[in-house]
Parts: sequence; structure tokens; C-alpha cells
Amino acid sequence: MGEVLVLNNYKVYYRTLKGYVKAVDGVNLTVEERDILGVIGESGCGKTTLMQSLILPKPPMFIAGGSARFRNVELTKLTGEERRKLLLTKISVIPQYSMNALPVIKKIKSFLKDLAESKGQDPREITELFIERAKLLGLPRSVIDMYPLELSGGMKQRAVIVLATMFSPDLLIADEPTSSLDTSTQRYVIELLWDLWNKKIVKTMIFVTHDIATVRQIATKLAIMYAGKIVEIGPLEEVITNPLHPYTRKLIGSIPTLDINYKIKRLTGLKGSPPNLFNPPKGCRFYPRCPNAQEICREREPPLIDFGNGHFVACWLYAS
Ligand SMILES: Nc1ncnc2c1ncn2[C@@H]1O[C@H](COP(=O)(O)OP(=O)(O)OP(=O)(O)O)[C@@H](O)[C@H]1O
Repeated sequence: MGEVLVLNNYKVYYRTLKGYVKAVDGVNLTVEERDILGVIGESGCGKTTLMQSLILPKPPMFIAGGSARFRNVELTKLTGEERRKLLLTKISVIPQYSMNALPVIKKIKSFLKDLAESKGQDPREITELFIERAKLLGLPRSVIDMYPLELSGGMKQRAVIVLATMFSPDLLIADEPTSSLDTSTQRYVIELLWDLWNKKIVKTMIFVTHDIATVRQIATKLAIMYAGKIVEIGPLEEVITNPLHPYTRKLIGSIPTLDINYKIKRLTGLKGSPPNLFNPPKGCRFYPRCPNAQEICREREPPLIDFGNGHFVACWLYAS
């Protein structure tokens, strides 16, 4: 199993008139081949910023430090043009609000032609491949003669999934791909993504969501994000059945049953709210809300502690 993505003290900020928003601030994580890494956390914790920065950071977003190695390529050193070359073939994305990701003024056919040309491929072959993959996802051939506006929400979502996975990317980033769908379409999309992964059309995936039940259906690994940092990461069932970080415990413990759709927007049953990312606390960012806080938590940032079997937690409770 090779490493697909390794983030080391990776930082992504926004430049604003009031100062820097430290949206991703020292993230360490490794995604290995065939992983489906679920990333969960409350609204505003930096999930989309992290994913967008791996695709193509655009101002006011900028990489503020650390490294992001994709295979043998250091992403932080690439120009926008070099990054665009990786898109779809190496790294691909199903963006948040992907319903609006298709150009409205072009028929799918014409969009595919432009896409094939931009990747130096034969438009006919690409169109045939699209039709074949679209069929797998239950879309009729006639879709290529339609404008995105003519497709229903579910059809658009599937068309975006076909496009995002057409070139069998090394890494697929799915950023809340089901958030705007009804429950039955959500389940269908998850099954499709899993099927594409199972067929090795998608080799490795990062799946961002608010929804623990969804992540449990698809992920092999789970990362918990809080205020710009990964506070815990490990094999999915291990993190769910043996959560170590007080925040993860609250998150998992606040779910009435894992079988129902449960979306984490703001965590209830926990005092306070996530810190302002302009000026986060200097020690552990969870310290002001943590039921187990100690003096050291206010002063020093906790290191990522290795619990073995790929399970890591950033919390002073476990430092010996
Ligand atoms: N263009 C921007 N300029 C300044 N700050 C921004 C910008 N976009 C996002 N932010 C801030 O960055 C932080 C992280 O936002 P981000 O959208 O990455 O969080 P998220 O976890 O994906 O939230 P959600 O689940 O609601 O999509 C938030 O504090 C947000 O207000």
C-alpha cells in the first residue's frame, strides 16, 4: 500500500482586511492507497478549505505553511497551471453544491468535447466512455444531448460523479456530495461511490460530511476536525467504538442512534462555540469547551499521540 497524500503541518489561511483566518492550521494526516477517509466536523471547522486547497487554492485563500505531498509531487510548490493538469486524471473532486458545477450554456456533449481536448484525448472516445459510465449510474445515453438545466437534481449529481471519476483519478475528493439531496438519492449516491471504489475506477477517496451515519456507510478511516485541526484519526470502527478525544466523544455520544441520518452542524450539549479562527486559543483549541481540560491545555498545543494501528489523537490526556 503506497501513500497517496501526506500532509505535514499543513496550513491554509484567508487574507482579509481584519487579518488572517487560520482555517486550516497545522494539519497532519496520511491517506493511503484504497483508503476511504471520512472527514467530519462542525460547520466552519475548515473541511472545505482543506479540500479546496488541495485542488486549487484561490485568493483570498493561500497556503500559509507546511507540506502537502501527493504521490511524489509537492502540491504547495505547483503553479495554478500545473495543478490544473493534475485535475480529473490524478486528483478529482465532487464539489460541495456540485449541482451547479456544470456549465449551463453547453450541452453535455459539447462540454465533453472541450474536456477531451484539454486533456489531449480523443473526444469520441471520451464521449463513449462517458456514456458507458453514465449507464452504470443509471443515466440514459440521451443525457449527452441535454443542457445541464434539463437534468433533474439527481441526474445532475450523477453526471458530475461520472465526470469526476471518468479518468479513474488516483484520489477523489467528495466534499459533502449528498448534502443537497433527498434521503433516498443520498443513499443511492453513496452506493454509487462505493461501487466505483470497489470496481477500482476510484482508487482512493476523501469523503467530507456532516453526517456520521453516511460516513459509517462508506469510510474505512475517520478523521475528526475541530477549529482548523485534525484532533483524532484512525480506522473507522476503532474511532467510533473507542473515541479518545473529548471532542470525538461528545460528537459520537451526541448521536441518538448511528442508523439514522444525523447531521452535525453545531454540536449541542456542549458549552460555548468553536473559537474564532482569526485569533484561536494558543494551547489546545478545544480547551475552552473541554470537560477534561487541564492547565497545560491552555498553554501548549497537544502533540499527535500514536495509539497504534493507525489511531492518533491530539490530546494532553494521553501524554505520558
Ligand atoms: N473566502 C473566505 N474569506 C475569509 N474566510 C473564509 C472564507 N471562506 C471560508 N472562510 C472561513 O474559513 C473557516 C473554515 O470554513 P470552511 O468553509 O472551510 O468550513 P467547513 O468545515 O467546510 O464548513 P461547512 O461544513 O459549513 O461547509 C470559517 O471560519 C469560514 O468563515
